[in-house]
Amino acid sequence: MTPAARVATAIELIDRIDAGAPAEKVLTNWARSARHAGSKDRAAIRDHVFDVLRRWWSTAAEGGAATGRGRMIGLMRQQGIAPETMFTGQTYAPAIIEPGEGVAWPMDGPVALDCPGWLEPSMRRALGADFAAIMDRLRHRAPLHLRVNLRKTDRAGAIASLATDGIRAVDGPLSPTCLEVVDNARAVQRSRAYLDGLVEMQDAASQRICDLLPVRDGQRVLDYCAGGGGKALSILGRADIAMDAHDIDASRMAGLPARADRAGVTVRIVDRSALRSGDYDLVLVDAPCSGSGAWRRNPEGKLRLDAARLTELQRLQSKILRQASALVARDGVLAYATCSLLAEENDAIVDGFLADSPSWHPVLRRRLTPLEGGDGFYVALMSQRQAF
Ligand SMILES: C[S@@+](CC[C@H](N)C(=O)[O-])C[C@H]1O[C@@H](n2cnc3c(N)ncnc32)[C@H](O)[C@@H]1O
Repeated sequence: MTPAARVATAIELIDRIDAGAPAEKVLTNWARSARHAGSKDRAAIRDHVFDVLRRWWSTAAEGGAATGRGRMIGLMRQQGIAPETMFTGQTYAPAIIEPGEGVAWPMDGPVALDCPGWLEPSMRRALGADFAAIMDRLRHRAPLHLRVNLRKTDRAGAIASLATDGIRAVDGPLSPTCLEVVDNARAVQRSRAYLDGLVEMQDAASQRICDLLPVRDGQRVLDYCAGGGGKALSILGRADIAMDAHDIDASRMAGLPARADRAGVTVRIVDRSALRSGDYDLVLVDAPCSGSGAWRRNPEGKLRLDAARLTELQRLQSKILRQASALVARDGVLAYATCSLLAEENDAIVDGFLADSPSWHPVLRRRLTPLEGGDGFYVALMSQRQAF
C-alpha cells in the first residue's frame, strides 16, 4: 500500500470507531479482510489510528472537522507532514482537500492537551501543577517496557539475549527489573528471550507497584483481580510464595497458565467458591478502573469514559475492596491498586473503605505519574496490625 492509501484506510477505520465500534475489533476485522496489506501496512495503519485516538480532540481542531478525514488532516499537521501530499485524489489515496476544508479551529486548553472536557476539573485537582505536563505525556506513544524474570536471568542477561534477535534494550525506569526497548520493539514477542520466559511485557509503573508489596518467601498471596496475570507473575518473580489468581471473568485468565509455564512459576487459578476468609498474607486488588494513567497505551478509554461509567467504577471498586478485605489474615496486608490518576478512584476509595472499617489502617500510599517514566498508577497498603 502507498502511504496515502494507508491514510485513506485509517480514515475509514477512525470513522467506524467514532460510530462506537471498539478500536481493536475494527482493526482486527479490517486486517482479516485486507489480504493485500502487508505487515508494514498493518503496523502503519494501526499507528495512525492509535495516534489519532491519543489526540482525539486536538486533531479534529487542527484538521477543522470531527471526522476521520478531519482528524487525519490534523494528525498530519501535528506530525509535520503537509496533508496535501497524502490527500491527492489518486487511486486509493484520500480525495483532494476542498477549498474551505481543513481550516483549523481555535484550540482551548483541554482540547490542546486532549483532556476530555468534563474530566478537566478532576484531573486538575488530582495533578495540580503537573496537569499540563502529564496530559501532554498521555498524548504520546508509550515506550515498550519489559520485566526481567529474575528467576531465569538478570538485566544484563536479558539485554544480551534480546540483542541476539536484533532487539536493543536498556535499563528502564522505576524498577530494578525494568528494561526499555529502544529498537525493534515489534520483534519482542518472537524473540528467544520472550519465548523462553526471560522477559515479559509489563509497564515500569506496574513493576514498581509490585516492588512495593511486602511479600516474603512462604507467604500465601491472592491476586483477586488477576486478569491476564501480569502482577501475579511479577510478584512470583520476587519471592517463593503460593500464588492464587482469581477474576470474576475467568476467561481473562485463560492465558495465565501458559505465561506461568514460560516464566517457570506456578499459579493456582481459584474461583469464588474456593476463597476462604482470612486465608491470605497478602491480597492484591488491582481494581477495574478508568485506565486514565495508561491512556497513552489504551487511548480509546479517553473517548469512552463518561461520568456515569466513572460512578459505576467507583461503586465496583468499593465493593471489591470490601469483599477482598475479608480474605486477608489478621496480620496480613490488603493492597489496592489502579492504573488511574483520578483521586475519585484512588484516595477516595481507600478513605471510604477505612472510614467504614475501623480495624484497618493505612500503611502506605503511592501515586506514580507518566512523568516518572511509566504509566500513571496508584497503590495503597492497609493492615489490621497495630505496628506494621
Ligand atoms: C485492571 S484489570 C487487572 C489486570 C491484572 N491484574 C494484570 O496485572 O494484568 C481488572 C480486572 O478485574 C476484574 N474484575 C472486575 N470485577 C471484579 C470482581 N467483582 N471480582 C474480581 N475481579 C473483578 C476484571 O475482569 C479485570 O480482569
